[in-house]
Amino acid sequence: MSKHAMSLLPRWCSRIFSVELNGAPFYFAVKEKHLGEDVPRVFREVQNRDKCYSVLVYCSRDRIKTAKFYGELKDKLLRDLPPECRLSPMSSFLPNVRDSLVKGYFLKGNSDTSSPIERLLSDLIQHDPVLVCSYSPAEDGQQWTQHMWSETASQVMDVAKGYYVVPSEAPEYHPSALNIINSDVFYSFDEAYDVMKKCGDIIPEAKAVLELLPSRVEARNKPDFPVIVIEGLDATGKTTLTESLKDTLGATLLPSPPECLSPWRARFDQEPPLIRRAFYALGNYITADQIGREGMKTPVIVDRFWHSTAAYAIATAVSGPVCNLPGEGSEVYCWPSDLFQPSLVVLLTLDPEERKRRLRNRGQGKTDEEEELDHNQLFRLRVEEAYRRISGPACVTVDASPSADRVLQQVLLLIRGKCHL
Ligand SMILES: Nc1ncnc2c1ncn2[C@@H]1O[C@H](COP(=O)(O)OP(=O)(O)O)[C@@H](O)[C@H]1O
Ligand SMILES: Nc1ccn([C@@H]2O[C@H](COP(=O)(O)OP(=O)(O)O)[C@@H](O)[C@H]2O)c(=O)n1
Repeated sequence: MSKHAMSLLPRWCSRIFSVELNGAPFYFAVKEKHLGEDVPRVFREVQNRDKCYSVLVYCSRDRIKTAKFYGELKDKLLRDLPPECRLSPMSSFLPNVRDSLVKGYFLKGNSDTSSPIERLLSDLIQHDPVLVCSYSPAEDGQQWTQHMWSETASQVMDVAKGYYVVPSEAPEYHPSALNIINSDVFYSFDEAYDVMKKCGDIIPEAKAVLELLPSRVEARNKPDFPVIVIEGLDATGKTTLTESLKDTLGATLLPSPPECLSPWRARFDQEPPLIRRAFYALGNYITADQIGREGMKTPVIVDRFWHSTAAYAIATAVSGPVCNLPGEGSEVYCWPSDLFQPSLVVLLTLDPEERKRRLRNRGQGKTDEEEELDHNQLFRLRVEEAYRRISGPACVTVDASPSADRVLQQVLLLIRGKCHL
């Protein structure tokens, strides 16, 4: 048996497995004995001649390699599997144990596709850091069993008997929440820097990004002037408002990510979350450095900052309804202790229909994530709720549906109340 498999096995029966179908997680567990439990939902609709498989990716010490491999594995499976084979994201975790999440894919095939699928998986298990299991109906046809594949025989293991798959309760939080800290959201410059530095060997652009970073991140002297961050989903009116605030207050306007990172943004948007989020996190530190300088001369208005980085990352990491987000007050919503704290953060909110209307009128291209906001109402709700839960500083919500001038006046009132301008 592979040494990878050994490392997962000791707590095999404590693990929960989660398969994402149409954006919602379905859970099951494995047991040595069957006590008459139901067949888990993921297997209930599967026909008796169907066969299912899971491919879980081991987390090696090299997180960058694991993250890259997970993305590449999906491309490979989509390319090489028979088109009838259904592929769904899958994970396995120990409930409430941080960093216990192992990610992978769940495959559903039928008797016609099982040979090509099994050939592909046999090849994978021999060359890549994966744990493969197959699922088939037990002899009585009533239950389903899970068989772990051995690395050497590249076939279903005969030394270990199959485990029964049984339904499992949904855990308190979405399993991805267990791995958010320092994988999706970075809470210090050093953590994000470390990821970017390790990317240097495989992504040449990472070296260029490292060269743009401030040499020191310790808080400079507090800026003399107020620093106001404007947050909100795409097309809520941030650009319109930040331009007006700049003119009205004689302020300096800074975007995050900063302009110096623009040439590299599209490149990092293609990378897996670990790398992509480290890029945006570092962008905030560059902006913070600029704030430190400009804030000694004028008020500073910042178009997106840490709230955007964390809220989009958290909302993407978990799926399903808002209740799947880490609970209010969770440490995932904390502000990084080494990142500059603005005087005020304003969150612009807008009715979804009005936001769509504004998007149409503006008629620009959108990032995949912004595209997703349109199609996936749950994702939009998760981003908005994550924005609201971030603290230190928390954001003040402003309804962005009135005219641009009314919104400006409303925000000026807030600034004058809070920042003595
Ligand atoms: N208060 C407002 N009322 C009506 N339309 C607005 C308002 N604020 C902005 N817009 C329009 O909505 C679109 C999106 O605004 P923009 O400032 O570009 O948003 P963001 O920077 O948040 O993506 C633009 O076409 C802009 O002219
Ligand atoms: N400070 C920031 C700013 C943007 N972002 C990311 O950038 C995306 C939005 O940027 P954008 O340029 O499309 O936003 P708009 O200028 O269109 O409002 C979000 O999906 C975030 O993932 C971030 O992570 N941190």
